[in-house]
Parts: sequence; structure tokens; C-alpha cells
Amino acid sequence: KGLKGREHQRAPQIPSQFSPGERFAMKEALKGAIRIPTVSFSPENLNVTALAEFGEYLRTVFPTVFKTSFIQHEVIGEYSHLFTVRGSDPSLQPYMLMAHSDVVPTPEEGWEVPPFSGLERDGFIHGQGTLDNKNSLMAILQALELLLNRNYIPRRSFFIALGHDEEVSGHNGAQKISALLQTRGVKLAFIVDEGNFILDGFVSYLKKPFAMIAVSEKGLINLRLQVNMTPGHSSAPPKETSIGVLAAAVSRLEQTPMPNMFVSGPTKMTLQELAHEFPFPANIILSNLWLFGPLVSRFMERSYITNTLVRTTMALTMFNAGVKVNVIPPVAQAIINMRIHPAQTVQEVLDLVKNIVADSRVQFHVLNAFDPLPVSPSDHQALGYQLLRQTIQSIFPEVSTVVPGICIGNTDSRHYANLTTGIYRFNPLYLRPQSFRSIHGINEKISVQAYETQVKFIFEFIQNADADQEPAPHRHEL
Ligand SMILES: CCCCCCCC/C=C\CCCCCCCC(=O)N[C@@H](CCCCN)C(=O)O
Ligand SMILES: [Zn+2]
Ligand SMILES: [Zn+2]
Repeated sequence: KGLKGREHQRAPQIPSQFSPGERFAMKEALKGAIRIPTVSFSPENLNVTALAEFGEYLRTVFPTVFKTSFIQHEVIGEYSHLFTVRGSDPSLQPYMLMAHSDVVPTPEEGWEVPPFSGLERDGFIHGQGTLDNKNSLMAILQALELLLNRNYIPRRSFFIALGHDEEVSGHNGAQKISALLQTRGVKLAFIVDEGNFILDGFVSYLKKPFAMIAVSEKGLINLRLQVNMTPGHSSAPPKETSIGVLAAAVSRLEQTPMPNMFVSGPTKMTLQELAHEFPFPANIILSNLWLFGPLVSRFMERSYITNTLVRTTMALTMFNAGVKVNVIPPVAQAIINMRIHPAQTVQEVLDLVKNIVADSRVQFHVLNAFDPLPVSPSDHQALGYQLLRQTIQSIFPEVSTVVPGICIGNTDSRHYANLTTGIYRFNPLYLRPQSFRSIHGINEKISVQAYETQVKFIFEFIQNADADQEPAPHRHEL
């Protein structure tokens, strides 16, 4: 359904104000979720006991969600959850909110507090999953629970899809939910999943935080390189071993970055829309990328984080070889994890890798791969993007700029590309470089205030999505 005039703009009917008792209950609910160790080790090895316990836990903390007559709850792939919230106006196309319940394994050592303690200290809730991604999962259900307790009935239908194996592929969770919705003929107006944040301190010269909504997501190749050689006695070694040949090959790859794709990717759009936030002369340079594109693309390469936005990256993540100290190794294997820039494809990257290695003794085996996700619209007609922008402006009035960008990691939302062209990856939270490093690292934590704000954001977002027209005009149009 098309968007209508701005004069029909509807503000949220129910104010996002919560009582002290509700605020206490919401943080306690998140702590309880963190305490359940829903770790995904591999697609075959998930902590299923914890996942089952997590499902039961959701029922106890969000009783209204589970007993409301216009909400259907289904368990998919044994541990994922799909909620269908039926709105009062079937003419409005439904949307979907997403999150996941599993977390990556983490060492016990190095943490300020144990990773599954859910302890509150100095205004922060600590633990694995506080940013990735139990915060979103709990905040979505919490916001819905609070709305229902205020007798809210949505106009626009929506789905809540909560995967249980995002960290290891999403094949049993998101992929099955997507297949089920497809059999039901569902088409979605848009999806909101985890992904980018309100970024603070990632770009030098940029003193103010800005919100970056990911409109695309990098592709992936997990590539195994292997060299086989005849084993033998190490006292009479050949000139080269499988280890030496493979080490030289991966070293060539590390020394030869993939091409800089800045001029053809969505990051150009990100910087153009961000230009006015920069001081002189960077603002002029970024407003004239037709001229300064090559200069800016070189500048982006200088930090390892901004470098991810301009090219396909390669990380050598595993290396195995050798059987005994005095045996010439028969096999050497390395695994390279590649994140494909939206302007390239799996095939193009594989061809480049083979050309760089240029050694017929090295065999290549693609373990898994997919192309980058298409770029979702971010124009004035893009309902999902504009609703996010509108809600950001309401909840974070100090954030004056919202820009489209790319997500450097992968999300479960990629499994739903058959249901919508509008996939937006955004967490309504501030992220600083230090907290970025805690995701999949150690000492992950969220402030109680940030979590409350996330609940508030979703509480307003759900109401904003009931509008059938274009959200408020951008306050900072160029
Ligand atoms: C000019 C702007 C500078 C911006 C700098 C970008 C900062 C990046 C901010 C946030 C990125 C966080 C990415 C979070 C999503 C990652 C989700 C994730 O870890 N997914 C896994 C999935 C694994 C699936 C199994 N194959 C992954 O990608 O490894
Ligand atoms: Zn995640
Ligand atoms: Zn993750």
C-alpha cells in the first residue's frame, strides 16, 4: 500500500512512560535471560537444555503476550519462536521485528563478572548477550507486553521472529520460519533486525554520534585452502613442505587486499548524507565525492573499522597441519573467512583469490558462501527506513543525523530476502569502539538506562508503524 500525505501523521497514542515497578521488572527480566547459557557452538552443537529453558522463561516473564487472543505463538525448529500479532486493519501490509536468543561461546577468564551472571554493577547489566542479542529479543517482547497491558490493539499486523541458531547459520530457526511464512503467502512491508547502531567515536573529526541503519549486509565465503604432499622422514626433507607452500599462499593473500570498492558501494551514500556533520574542509570534500572519491577511499582504509566498509575483507581464522615432530606433513589446511563488499559477488572474489595465490598445488574448497544482500530502499517512500528515522528522532532527539549504511556482520534477516525488499538492521543503542569490541569478545554489558530506552524505542516504533502514511519530514535535509 502506498504512503500518503504527511498531514495524516499520527503520533503514538500511548505515551512511553513506565512506572518504577515496570522499570524494575524489565531490567530483572533481562538479567534472567542473560543467566540462561544459550550458547551455540556449531550448527550441530547447541545448548538445547538452555534453549528449552529460555522458551519457558519467556512465558513466565511475558504472560500477557502469550495469552492475548490476537497473538498466535508457534515454536519452529524446536527452539525458535514466531509470534503473529493480528492488527485491526488487514489492508495494511504486515512487518516483522527480529532478534535471536543464542550467544557465541566465550572464555570464563577475562570477564569483570562471570559471563552468565547477569549481574548489575555501576548501572550496567553484565553478560553474554546483553548487546548481541538478548537485549533486542527481551525489549521487543517487553514493549509488546507493556503495550498490551495498556489495552493496545495494533492496526498493522506484525510478526516477531526470534531465532535460536543465528550465531551458527540460522538454518533451523530463521530459515524455517521464512519457509513457513512463504507457504502462507506472507509478503512483508519491511523487517527490522539487529545490525548497526548509533555510532559514537568511530570516525575521526566527527564529534557527534550518528545513527546508521544498515540497508545491506556483506556477503560471506568460508574458504578452505589445502596443500597435499607426500609424507616422509624429516631427516631428508623436500625443498618445500605442505606447510611452507600454504603459509606462502596465505601470506600472499594477507599482503594483497581486495580492491577498494568505495566508489561503487553504499558507503558513498553514507558519507554524502553524513557530510554536513563534518568540520570544514571535510564537509566540502565529502559533498563532492565525484571529485574527491579516490582521496576519501584511501582515507577510509586507514582504520581497520572503516576499511571494512570499502572492501571485501579476509581473515585467516584457522590453520592446521602436521602429525609428528619428525614427519613431513602430508596435509596443511587453512580457513579464510571473507566478508564480501556489496559491490562484489562470491564468484568475483573467488577468481581474485585464485589469481593472487597463483599456485596449482593449493586446492580451494568453498565451505559455505553467499552473495551480499541487495540494498534496501532508504528514500522518502521507504516505510521501514522512515519509521526507524522517525522513532530515532523522537527517542534520541540529540542524534541529528540518520544515514543508510552496510552491516559488516551477517544477520538472520538474510533468510527473509524472499519476503521483502526492505530489510533494515538497526539496534536503538549507542555503540562506542570499546563496546563494539565486547561483542563476540569479553565484558559485554548494557546500561540499565540504555536498555530502558531500547524498550521505549520499540514501544513507540510499534505504534508509529500503525500509520499508513509517510512519517515526519527529515529535520536535516541537505
Ligand atoms: C563511517 C562509519 C563507520 C562505521 C563503522 C562500523 C561499525 C560497525 C558497527 C556495528 C557492527 C556490528 C555488527 C553486528 C552484527 C553481527 C552479527 C553477527 O555476529 N553475525 C555472525 C553470524 C554468523 C553466522 C554463521 N555463519 C557473523 O557475522 O559472523
Ligand atoms: Zn547477533
Ligand atoms: Zn553475534
